[in-house]
Amino acid sequence: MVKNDIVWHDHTVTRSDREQRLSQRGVVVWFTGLSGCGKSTIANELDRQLNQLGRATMLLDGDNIRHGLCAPPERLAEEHSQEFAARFGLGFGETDREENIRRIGSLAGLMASAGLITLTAFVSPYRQDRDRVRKMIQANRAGDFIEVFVDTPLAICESRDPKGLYKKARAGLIKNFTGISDPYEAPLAPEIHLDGGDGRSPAQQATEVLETLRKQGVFK
Ligand SMILES: Nc1ncnc2c1ncn2[C@@H]1O[C@H](COP(=O)(O)OS(=O)(=O)O)[C@@H](OP(=O)(O)O)[C@H]1O
Ligand SMILES: Nc1ncnc2c1ncn2[C@@H]1O[C@H](COP(=O)(O)OP(=O)(O)O)[C@@H](O)[C@H]1O
Repeated sequence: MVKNDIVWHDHTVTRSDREQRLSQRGVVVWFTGLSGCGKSTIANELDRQLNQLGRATMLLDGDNIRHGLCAPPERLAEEHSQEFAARFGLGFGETDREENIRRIGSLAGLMASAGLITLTAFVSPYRQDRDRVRKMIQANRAGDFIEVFVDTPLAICESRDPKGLYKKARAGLIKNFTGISDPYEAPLAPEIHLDGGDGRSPAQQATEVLETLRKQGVFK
């Protein structure tokens, strides 16, 4: 235990109160995989399917979160000093990704404690970063971190290239690009392993995740 003057404060409305009201368990469903593997599309479709069933959810997505909570230095410099932007802005180096995943993991944990089925879609290429989030979430309750590996071969991701980033990375215009000039450490034991190149639609893959959540008692 780190010694400091910050003390945890318990609230009157408990997590259990919130979950009972929503008739569901607050969990974190963590999508991971290469850029272009289908994380956002499948997570977005899962969000739609869960909402259609009346479930309370939140979707945290890499590109969106990097507009605010985890903005790059150039964006922060529009409103803050250069020193502030350099200190708190995040890029794609290994330590910046570590902090990105730490912030998102903390946020996802808070949302799960509000009883929400919290879906996250981040490349999150480093096993240690994902496992830290897993440990933090599971410390509160086992089974609340559900890792979904969207396992799409690099060649398929690169052929999709919806944002033209692989092309730029191959041309050396983007540094530290996952799968090209930076590593991707595949999960060793994900709760759900989707084969992104199996020809199924994102909707079918989302339904597989939804049925697993139902079987695990996240909702009835
Ligand atoms: N260097 C590099 N490597 C990987 N991805 C890059 C990079 N530069 C920009 N992008 C775009 O940013 C999205 C990944 O952001 P994440 O926050 O998910 O990344 S990470 O989890 O911190 O690794 C990622 O989004 P997705 O394509 O949706 O995965 C890319 O669009
Ligand atoms: N199961 C799938 N089958 C075919 N194409 C897919 C599938 N999932 C995603 N795609 C397509 O792949 C591209 C990249 O998907 P996206 O969800 O943006 O990936 P990521 O969030 O992992 O970067 C999109 O054009 C999307 O329509």
